This record gives sequence, structure tokens and C-alpha cells, in this order.
Amino acid sequence: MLRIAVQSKGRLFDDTMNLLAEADIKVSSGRRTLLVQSQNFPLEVLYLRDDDIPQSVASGVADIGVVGENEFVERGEDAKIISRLGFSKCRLSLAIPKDINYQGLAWFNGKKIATSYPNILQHFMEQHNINAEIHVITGSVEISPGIGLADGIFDIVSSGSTLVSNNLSEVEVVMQSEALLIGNKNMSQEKREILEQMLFRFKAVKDAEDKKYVRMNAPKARLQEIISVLPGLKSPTIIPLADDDWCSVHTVLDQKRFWEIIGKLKEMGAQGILVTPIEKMIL
Ligand SMILES: Nc1ncnc2c1ncn2[C@@H]1O[C@H](COP(=O)(O)OP(=O)(O)OP(=O)(O)O)[C@@H](O)[C@H]1O
Ligand SMILES: O=P(O)(O)OC[C@H]1O[C@H](OP(=O)(O)OP(=O)(O)O)[C@H](O)[C@@H]1O
Ligand SMILES: [Mg+2]
Repeated sequence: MLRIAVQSKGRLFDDTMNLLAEADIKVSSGRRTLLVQSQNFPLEVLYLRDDDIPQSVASGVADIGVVGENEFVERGEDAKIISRLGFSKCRLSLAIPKDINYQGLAWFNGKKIATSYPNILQHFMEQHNINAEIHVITGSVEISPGIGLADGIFDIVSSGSTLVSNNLSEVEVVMQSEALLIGNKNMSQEKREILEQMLFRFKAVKDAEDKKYVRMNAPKARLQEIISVLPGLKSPTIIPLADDDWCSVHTVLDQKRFWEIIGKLKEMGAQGILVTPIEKMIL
């Protein structure tokens, strides 16, 4: 049995549970139960506060965990990054009251900065030879300049609307962050095998993202032309039709090039084009 640490509530919870669900790993999200076993996969979910996830994975209380890169770097715990999950994208930035005429990092010398990420900030300040006072608070960081608690802040920014509503402007982006799947460095062989199975499923879901399964009827006379514009996995599947002059062509198209390719296919005489989403794809 593999044990995964998942944020019990908050921004990472939904996307993590969706990822498991898409991989057909069933887990009831009994929010009051802290440890829940999957009904159909050798996985148990340990619900924790995200701050505690890096340590729980490093110490082996959990084998793997999903946590924001910001939190993982801040904690400096000894665990490895297994994969980047692509959700909860944000950045850690320095921001100051918007009416200040900011000329560069030197502004922060002798200033007080409020943050929940003192280690990352400290490291950044040392790298740039800035001497600022770091004031640690665990939440509502953006309010601190407004109430005279600090001169600037160092916090998570995504859309930037929290900064705007607190009259702050972002002056330096220090790091980019996304959700990470992290793992204990000394997992048993048995656990590593379960993890491989899980990653295989995640990949199948990810590979199917933004892909469409497309079927169409094509005039045989123009079949080669039609095939030449289709990327497909290997080559498209060609199926005969009752009418000898026509055949059915099945292929997989990338969402990004979808309309461009469909346009060409229509010009080449393709008809009855059917488009369906793909749930999983094993390459
Ligand atoms: N606005 C945002 N947009 C995108 N990702 C975000 C945003 N805010 C936070 N995150 C990411 O999601 C993670 C979890 O955020 P969340 O707000 O749920 O936790 P938290 O702020 O640490 O929790 P709490 O508010 O209970 O202390 C963060 O560590 C960060 O990686
Ligand atoms: O740039 P934005 O899109 O406005 O997002 C940034 C805000 O989002 C997060 O707070 P959250 O909403 O998670 O509230 P919290 O303070 O409870 O963590 C983060 O701490 C910022 O305050
Ligand atoms: Mg938050």
C-alpha cells in the first residue's frame, strides 16, 4: 500500500482529487477521516495541512505527496520531485504600495517585508545583497503595508487582484510555482511499483488532454491528400464503406491545430466529420 499526503482543504485539494479520479483511483473524500483507503487501488490518502506535507514525505510518514513548489522549496525538506503536475500555478513576488516610485531592488534596503516564506525571501535577499528585515506572518500578508506592519510584502500572486485591492504593485517576481508530486527518497521496491502504475495512469490522462478523436467520410480519390494533412498517432485508420468511392478515416487531432486541419479536410471533400473527446491515451 502506497500512502499519499493530500491537502485536506484549500486550493490543492480539488485538483488532486480530480487527478486521482481521472486515473480511476476511487477515494471517498471523508473530510473528517484523516486517512482513507482507495476502494480499487493500493493507495491510501492522508489528509494534511499543506505546510506539513513536505516533512511528512521526507520522514516517510507518507510515501508521496502533492504540494505547491513554493511550500516545498520553503520547507527545504529532503524529498524528491517525482513530477510537476501543472495546476495551482502562481508566483512568489515582492510588492510595495503602488504610489512608490520604485527604481530597483535597492529600495528594499533597511525596509521591513512581511511574508509567509521567510527562507525563500532570505535566500533571495542574500543573493542580491539586500539587507531587509523579514517579518513572518502566516496569512493576510497583503494587508500589512496598509496597516503599517511592513513596508512591502513577499507573497503568492496569481491574477494579481489581491494586490490591486490592497493598493500594492508587484515589483519583482522571485519564483514561479506549480503543484508538485514529491516522494520519499527511500521507498521500498513494492511501493515504487505501485507508484509506477499510478504514474502510468496519470500519463495516460495527461496525454489525452487537448486531444480529439475524429472520424470522417473521405472520397477515395483524394485519400492520399487527406492522409497527408493528418498527424495521427502512427497513421490514420482507413475503413471501407458500403459505397466503393468512399472510406471512413479515423484519427487523433491536437486541439491546438484542430480547426486549421478540419478546414483543410473539408476543402479536400471530407464529409460527416465526427469529433469526440478522448479520456485516456496509452502511447
Ligand atoms: N491564487 C492562487 N493561484 C494559484 N495557486 C495558488 C494561489 N494561492 C495559492 N496557490 C497555491 O496553492 C497552494 C495551497 O494554497 P492554499 O491557499 O490552499 O493554502 P495556504 O494558503 O497555505 O493555506 P491556508 O490559507 O490554510 O494557510 C499554495 O501553496 C500555492 O502553491
Ligand atoms: O493574485 P491573486 O489571484 O489575487 O491570488 C493571490 C492570492 O491568493 C492566495 O490567497 P487565497 O485566496 O488562497 O487565500 P488565503 O489567504 O486563505 O490563502 C494568496 O495567498 C494571495 O493572497
Ligand atoms: Mg492560500
